[in-house]
Parts: sequence; structure tokens; C-alpha cells
Amino acid sequence: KPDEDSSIPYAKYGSYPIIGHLIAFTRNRTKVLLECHRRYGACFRIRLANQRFIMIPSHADWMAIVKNSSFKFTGTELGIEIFGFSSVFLDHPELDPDTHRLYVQHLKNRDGLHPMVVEFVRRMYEAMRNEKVSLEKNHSASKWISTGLLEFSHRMLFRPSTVALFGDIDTAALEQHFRLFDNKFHYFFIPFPKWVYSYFLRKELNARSSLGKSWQNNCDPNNASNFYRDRLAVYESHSDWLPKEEIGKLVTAFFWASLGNTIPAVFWSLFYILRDPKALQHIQQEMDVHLPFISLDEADSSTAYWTPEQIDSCMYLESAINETIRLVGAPFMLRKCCRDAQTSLEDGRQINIKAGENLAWYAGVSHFDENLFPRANEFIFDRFLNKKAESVPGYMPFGGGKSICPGRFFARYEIKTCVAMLLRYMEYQFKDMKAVPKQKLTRVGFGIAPPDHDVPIVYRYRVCSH
Ligand code: HEM
Repeated sequence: KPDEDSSIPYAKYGSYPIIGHLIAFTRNRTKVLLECHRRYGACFRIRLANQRFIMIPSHADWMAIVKNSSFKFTGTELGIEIFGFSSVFLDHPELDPDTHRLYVQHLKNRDGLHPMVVEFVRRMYEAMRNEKVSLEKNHSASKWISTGLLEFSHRMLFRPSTVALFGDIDTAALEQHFRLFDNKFHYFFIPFPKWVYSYFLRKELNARSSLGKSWQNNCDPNNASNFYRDRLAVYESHSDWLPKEEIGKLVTAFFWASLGNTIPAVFWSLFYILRDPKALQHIQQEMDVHLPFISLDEADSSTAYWTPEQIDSCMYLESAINETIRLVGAPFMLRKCCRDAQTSLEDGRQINIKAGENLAWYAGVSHFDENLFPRANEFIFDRFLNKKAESVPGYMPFGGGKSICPGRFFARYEIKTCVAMLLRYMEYQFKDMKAVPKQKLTRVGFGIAPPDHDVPIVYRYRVCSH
């Protein structure tokens, strides 16, 4: 376009007329962006059908953009596209600071998070004990159970996480709708005309609206987290303009955010850790020191389960999970320029951005930068040992700036608990140790993509958990 900054080149690599980089992106977006970064340097343009983006590959340059108030995070607009929010939210920006205050109070704060983690661990024990007891009743406790590692991760996380956050609700009813919507989630990012959704994604649209309705019907569940209660109270305080139907959509968005990336993160963490004998040895050793032995058979309401502090002490486990998330966590981060602006790049250039232009950063480029992460393609379980992942340059699987994922601390506790519980209470075998799945390509860029196919495993509960 004539008034755009001509010093920002259009990346010809992988581009076709009209659709731009869409096909190359569908095939392998990490490869395209790494190659464009190599050819065009610190700033270039790409096009995905009718959407155009200025890519900023360096995380240091991106951090300058995130701090610049001319570039806005368009969360509400994304919510309209993905979760069908009404445009009424655009006229009520006051909901945003209220929501972020609750994130700080409950999710980003050690004291606020504590009861939710404790509840999650308790629910996890409960789920495992129930499964073990029912297997024993059927006299099949010693039999190996065949499943897929992704399915296993889903089952491990779904109920304990949902009830820890939202209280005693019928998770089975939500589960089918979640699976349907989640499976096609990525299509809702593409601004197709409305008829495309109603025609091709009708089941998913129905699943999304069923989720919204079930939150409306479950507006005060027992044992909900303080976070959820306070959140509902905030919505209530805006009831003069916020209808119940929209509240259902807001909760659906949070519900998806709490699971959509965490289930694949559990899968990949188990996948990498369980297949790395050295990682396993270190993690088992620290678990023996820090996580007390609680028999699944004896656990009851008076049991003192693993505490967040005990889980915090498992440093190798923390490092291995951070490393897993480096390898598979590759969100696109977006900002919209709201007034003509300038920004300086690390290479000394100044670029001009016009109001309305979109900027994007992609974690996959930094996470595989050999200068930042030597032997970047390898899983090095102790890479993050004694490091605060948050301050490692270029490490941004949870985004950055104001819109950074508020659930990242809770997610880490969840993943650590899942891995530790499996190691403590189960025996497992991979059917094929050599098979390495790829990430589901259409999902890459939205956080953590699940594998393109499930990995067969067998498992059974240990006879004696002491
Ligand atoms: C490993 C698991 C997870 C990953 C990789 C992840 C990643 C992300 C990313 C990349 C974003 C967007 C950041 C941006 O655009 O700057 C995000 C946003 C968000 N995440 Fe997570 N997330 C995870 C788990 C969770 C959990 C467990 C929760 C809730 C308990 C959660 C709640 C949210 C919410 C509410 C937002 C939107 C924040 C806003 O509106 O500003 N996430 N997450």
C-alpha cells in the first residue's frame, strides 16, 4: 500500500498471489518464519489471505512494542471472533481492569493461588483413587490398560482442573462439547464469512453455545474457587449492561483457556520426560525427597496431600516442564496499531507503523534460536535448572506484556502434579519407543498444539504405592 513504510519488505518466500503465505503457513509456519527471518532480518511483512501482518521476530524488539501504548492488544475483538462475544464489550472497556485485578489477586499471586492448587491436587488424588478402586472391583487391577497418551492426559487433567476452578459441576456434560469445539478451535481465528461457520462448523458452533448455556445453568456451584466466585460477582456488578448469555460466553472463553493448552502441555511433558532416562532418574530422586508417600488406598478427607511448597521443591521437574514448553509452546502474539507510530529496532532502524496495521511476534522463532537456546532442537531436561523461566530472554510460551497468560503459574502446578502422580502411582509402557508425533500443524501458533496423532501406551496402577 502506498502510504506504508517501504523499508519493511514483503516476504516473497512462500508467498502466492491473493492468498499470500496461507499455504506455506498451513504446512509449516515455524519453518516459513525462521526462513523469512533469515532472509529479511528484523522486520518483514506477511499476508494470510485478507490479513496482513508486520512480523517482528526479535523478542527484544517485541518487548518494546508491547510497552508502547500505540500498539493495542485486541482481546475483545478476538473474543468476538472465537467465542462469539457480542460487540457490547467494545463499548464497556471497564470490564477489562476488573478482570485483570482478579487475575492478579487469584492467579498471579502465591497466596491467591494456594487454595486452588491444594484443591486441584486433592481432586487429582480422588480421581486416581476412584479409578483404582473401580479396577479392583472388576478384578482387573493387575491388567494393563491400553490408551493413547493424549487421551490419558486429557482424562487426567479435565475433571480435577475443572472442579478446582469452577466447583462441583457435571464435567461429563461439558466434556463432549469441549472436545468438539477444541478440535476445530483454530478455525475460529480465521475471519471467514458467517455462512462458512454455519455451514461447515455447525456442530462446533452448537457445542460452543451449549457450553455457554451450561455455565448459565450452573451459576453458583458448590466448592467453586474464590477466583470464580469473585469473577461472577464482578459480572453481576455490571448486570445493567451485561446479559447472562454474554456471561456464559465469557466463562466459556476462560474455561477453554484453562484447558486448551494445558492438556497438550501435559501430553508433551509426559512424552519427553518419560522417554528420557536421565530426566526420569533426577525427577524420581527429588520426588522421593520432597513429595511424601501417600497411599492411594488410604487417602481420605483428613489426608494432607502434596502442598504447593512441596511441589515447588521439585526443581528438575520444573526445568523439564519449562523445556518441554519451550519446544512446543509457540504462540503468535498480536498487536494492532491504534495511531500512527514509530518504533526503534535492535538493528538501529526506525520503522513507521500506520494506524490499523497489525504487528505479530512468534515464539517459535525465539525458542529455536541457537544463540538463545544452544542445541535448540534437543530436549535438555535441566536447561532451566535454577533459572527463573520468566526472565530467560526469548522464552515466552505464555505471551508477554499486559496480555501474558494469567494462568501460567496454575498450569505449571497442574502439569507437575500430573507427571508426579503418574510416576508415583502407575507403571506404564510405550507401545513404540521410536515413534515421535509431530504437532498438529493447523493448531501451531495458538499456544501449545496437540500431537497430530495419539501415542499408544499401556498403564496400570502399582500394587503397592509405598
Ligand atoms: C501450558 C498451559 C498454557 C499455555 C501455554 C497458555 C498460553 C497462553 C497464551 C499464549 C495466551 C495469550 C497471551 C498473549 O496474547 O499475550 C494466554 C492467555 C490466557 N490464558 Fe493461558 N495458557 C496456559 C494455561 C492457562 C490456564 C491453566 C489458565 C487458567 C487457569 C489460562 C488462562 C488464560 C487467560 C484467561 C488468558 C487471556 C488473558 C487476557 O485476556 O489478557 N491459561 N494463555
